Amino acid sequence: MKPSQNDKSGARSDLGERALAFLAQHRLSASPINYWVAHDYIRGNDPSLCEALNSVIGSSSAIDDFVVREIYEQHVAGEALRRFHGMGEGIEKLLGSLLGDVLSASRNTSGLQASLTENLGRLDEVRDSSGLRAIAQNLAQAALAANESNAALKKSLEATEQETRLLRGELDKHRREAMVDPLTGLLNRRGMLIEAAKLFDSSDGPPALLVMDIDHFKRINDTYGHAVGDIVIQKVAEAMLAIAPDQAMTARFGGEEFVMLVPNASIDRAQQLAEKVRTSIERLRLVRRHDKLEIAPFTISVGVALRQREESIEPLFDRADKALYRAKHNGRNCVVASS
Ligand SMILES: Nc1nc2c(ncn2[C@@H]2O[C@H](COP(=O)(O)OP(=O)(O)OP(=O)(O)O)[C@@H](O)[C@H]2O)c(=O)[nH]1
Repeated sequence: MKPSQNDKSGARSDLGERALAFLAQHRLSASPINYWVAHDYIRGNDPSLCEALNSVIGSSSAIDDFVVREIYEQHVAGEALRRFHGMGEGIEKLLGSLLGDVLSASRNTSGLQASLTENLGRLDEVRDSSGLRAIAQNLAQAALAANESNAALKKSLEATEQETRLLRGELDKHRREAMVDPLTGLLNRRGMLIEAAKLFDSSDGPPALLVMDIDHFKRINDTYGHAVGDIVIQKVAEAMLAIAPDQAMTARFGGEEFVMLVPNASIDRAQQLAEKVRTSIERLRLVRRHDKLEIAPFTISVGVALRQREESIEPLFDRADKALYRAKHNGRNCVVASS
C-alpha cells in the first residue's frame, strides 16, 4: 500500500485508521514508533521517509519493528532534534543580544550620573543657586535610581543567561545521546556521520572504513529469540571496541551492521584490523545463562575501503558496502577490500 496509490483510491477513512490498517497489513505491532512512521507514510508529506519505506516494501526482506525503528531514527527523530537544537541556539542568541542592550543602557545611565555629579560641583560656584541645586540633586537622585533599577535588570538577565546556558547544556546532552546507540553504547549512524565529517575536515592521512555485518543474523534471531540476538549484537560491539585503535570511531550503523573509521590508515593495515575483528568474533562462545544452552558460533563479513582524495563519507561507505557485499557473496566470514 503505497501512499500515492492510497491517496488516489479516494478512500476517505481518516489517516489514523489507515495507519493502523498499514500496521496490520505488515504484521507490525501498534507501538508508538511504528504508528508514527505509518502515519507519516500514509500522509506522504516526507518523500525521503516514503522512499525508505517503499524500498523495504519493494525488497524481499520483511518489514519488522527494527526496520521501522531505523526509519524513525533517520527520518523522524533526527529532524526533530535538528529543529530542537536550532531552537536552543535561537534563544541563546536572542538573550545574548538582549543582555548587550541592557549593559549598554546601564553604561549610559552611569555616564549620565557622572556628568550630573560633575555639574553639581560646578553649581557650588554659582550664587543664588539654592533652587537650581535642589533641582540638580533631584536629577542626580533620579539618575541613581535609574541606575539601580538597570543594575537589577542586568542581574536578572545574567541569571536568565545562566539558565539558558544550563538549558543549552541539557540540549547538548540530548544531542550527544541522540548520537549513541543505546544497545551497544557505540555511535549510531547519525553520530558516525557527524564525527566522520569532522575527521574528514581535519585528518592528515586517509582514513579507512570497515563495514561489518553479522552473518545469517536472522537465523540467530529465529533460533534463539531476539533477546539472544541483542546479546550477540552487544558481544560483536565489545569485540570491535577491544580491537579498535585509540583514534578509531566505532558505530552500529543499524540492525546487525557496524562500521569502524580508522584515521591515518593504509589499506593493508585496515585489512589486518578487519581480519583481527573477524577472527576474534569467530572465536566467541556464548552460553545462555538460564538453561546453559550453547549458542552456535557466529561470524561476520567485512568490507574495507580507504578514503580517496576528497572523497566524502557516502561514496566511501558505498565502496566499503560493495566490498562487504562481495564478502557475503564469497561465502561470508571473510574480509574483502575495495579495489
Ligand atoms: N535482535 C535484534 N535483531 C535485529 C535488530 N535489528 C535488526 N534485527 C534483525 O536482523 C535481521 C537481519 O537480517 P538480514 O539483513 O536479512 O540478514 P541475514 O540474511 O540474516 O544475514 P546476511 O545475509 O548474512 O547479511 C532481521 O531479521 C532483523 O529483524 C536488533 O536490534 N536486535
